[in-house]
Amino acid sequence: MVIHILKISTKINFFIGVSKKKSPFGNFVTFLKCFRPINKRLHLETILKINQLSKHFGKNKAVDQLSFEIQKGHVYGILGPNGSGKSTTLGMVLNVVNPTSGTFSWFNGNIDTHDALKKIGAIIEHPNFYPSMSALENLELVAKIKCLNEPNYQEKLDLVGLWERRFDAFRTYSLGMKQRLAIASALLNDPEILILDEPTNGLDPQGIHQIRDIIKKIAEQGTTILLASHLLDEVEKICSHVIILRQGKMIYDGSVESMNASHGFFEVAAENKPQLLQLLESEPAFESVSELPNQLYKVILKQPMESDTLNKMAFEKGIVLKHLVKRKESLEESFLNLTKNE
Ligand SMILES: Nc1ncnc2c1ncn2[C@@H]1O[C@H](COP(=O)(O)OP(=O)(O)OP(=O)(O)O)[C@@H](O)[C@H]1O
Repeated sequence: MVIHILKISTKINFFIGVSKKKSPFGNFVTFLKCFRPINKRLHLETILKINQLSKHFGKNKAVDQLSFEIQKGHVYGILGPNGSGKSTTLGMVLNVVNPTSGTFSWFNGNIDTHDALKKIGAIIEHPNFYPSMSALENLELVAKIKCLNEPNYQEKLDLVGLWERRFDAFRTYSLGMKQRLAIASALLNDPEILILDEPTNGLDPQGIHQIRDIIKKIAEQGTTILLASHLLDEVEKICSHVIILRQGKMIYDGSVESMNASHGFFEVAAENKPQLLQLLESEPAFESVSELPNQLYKVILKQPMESDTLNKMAFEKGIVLKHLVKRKESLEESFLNLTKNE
């Protein structure tokens, strides 16, 4: 099954210690049919469509009626705290976890999942290769298993900054280098979509920075990316779209930008509080008014408005404002509000 190839790191990990001459991949390879080259001329718009997908582990609804679409050329983040169902979702669409109910289809449903998986690069396990073999030898082995016809090793290793280190044994690599090699490996078949589960987990700040830069470069080259992360900061820096999960349920699906596309809020105060409150409550541009400490009112906007407009409005009603500030929630505040309210 193709997923065995996508999860090569796990397989290799499993077979560590087996002599190279009698590689367990020998038999494995002979049972595999060679992949047909990817048809680069196909410009499929919907890469993945998930419809009411659920996975229950006993009473635990790990993923609960999840529906979303992945469009070609974008970078999607599945964001959620630990245990919110991110890995289970990725596992289902990669055919390693059986859904309890619901459906998903790859590439507009024009091809079955088995064929679709040949057009996907995925890293959903810790990177692991044969420790005594070099990066290049490991990639050559992956290419052999995937029946790839002369992949451009230099291009992939250059992209992840490992070409200079290509002859070094895998066991001498740092965690960040191992993760970068795994990305190069997942890219060998020039996938339409690259799927990454917590790609920067366990890395130091420099390693995190390198991986994020690489992901951005891959996206710039037109590869669609779907990554799971529990880091808001990561999703904000890399992704154009975000699907937020909480306890298996989707609580937001949209662009990262519009996550905090609120029009902001005013903090306002006047000596004549009742008169000010009357004005604020009667103005249709305001969504809600609440009282803060220090005699302040917080006024959430439902349409754009600048401070000078509110100032003028108050002045025309004979109200003199002694405090007026316009603020906007940070993405983090929007995220916390989203997860809190649900
Ligand atoms: N094989 C399993 N058997 C039983 N429960 C499972 C299994 N796999 C996952 N779960 C449960 O499903 C829920 C979702 O887990 P999942 O790993 O998908 O979350 P996640 O968002 O990826 O978390 P993390 O960021 O920690 O990886 C959790 O409550 C987890 O304990």
